[in-house]
Amino acid sequence: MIDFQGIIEDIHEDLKNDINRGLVASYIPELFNIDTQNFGIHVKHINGNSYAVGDWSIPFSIQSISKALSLSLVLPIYKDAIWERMDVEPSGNPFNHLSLLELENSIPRNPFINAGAIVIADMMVSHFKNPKQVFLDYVRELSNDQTINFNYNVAKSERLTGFGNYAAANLLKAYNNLENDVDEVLDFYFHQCAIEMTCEQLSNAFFMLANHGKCLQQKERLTQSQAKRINAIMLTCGFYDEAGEFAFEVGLPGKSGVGGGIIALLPNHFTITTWSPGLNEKGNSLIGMKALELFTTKTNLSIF
Ligand SMILES: NC(=O)CC[C@H](N)C(=O)O
Repeated sequence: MIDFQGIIEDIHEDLKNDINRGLVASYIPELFNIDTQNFGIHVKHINGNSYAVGDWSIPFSIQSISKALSLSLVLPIYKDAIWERMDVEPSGNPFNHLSLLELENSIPRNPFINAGAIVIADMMVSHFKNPKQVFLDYVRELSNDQTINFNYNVAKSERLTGFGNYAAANLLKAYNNLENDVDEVLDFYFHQCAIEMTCEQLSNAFFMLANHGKCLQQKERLTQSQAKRINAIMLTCGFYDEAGEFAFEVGLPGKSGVGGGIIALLPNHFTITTWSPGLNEKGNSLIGMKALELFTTKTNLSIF
């Protein structure tokens, strides 16, 4: 039996005083004041056991991690129709890049770059009367925790400064890949990114992707095949132009966010969430990536 608790404690000890912590995402003003010393790890084992160390119980902005959850919500509704409006190829570009969008007739490369996530947000707005509440309820149910909420200041901060996302949404609209109003879709998108969760809540919410589609309460949320597909997209596209590096270093499907969180998982084994707000130049948590590399090396558990 692997000593998960001992391993994550060793990793935390090794990295907690690392002076090279990266920079917080200053392009969203509300995220700028988060202390880069925060560092937490939480592991949820498939057998129900939990292991945690450091700042695992402090809520943080999940940002782009939400893109995997919105895809999980929409996939059972829209099924293969999703792939008529976006692709499943790694973009090799930063998450907010726009050039490929114009070159490729406004078909985003994948659901995890901003343009793709905005198309998913458009599907949410088309399908639900109150998409924000539906999404929040979904995340609360998956995590089995009703305390999860939006940080309205973060959502507002992005609405006031998210010019790149407005550009992406307008481009999508110009090429007929957005059904709804740009403002309405982005209002939903900024809120989904502005949900705050702890490492524990994220490990629990993503449990279904390690458990062939069945959530913590063993209810089927996704078919086995849908869970497989989302994991595949997380592996190939979850870290934008650093997806290759993440597969190389860590070897797990995962998803990062500019709030400094990373969720990764090994089907049939565990989900793991790390939080350290300092980012590398690709917008992924610097210490989080190091911690996950050490975790899969020390446990010998990865998909490869
Ligand atoms: N990579 C991220 O976490 C980016 C999400 C952020 N809300 C944005 O749209 O820019």
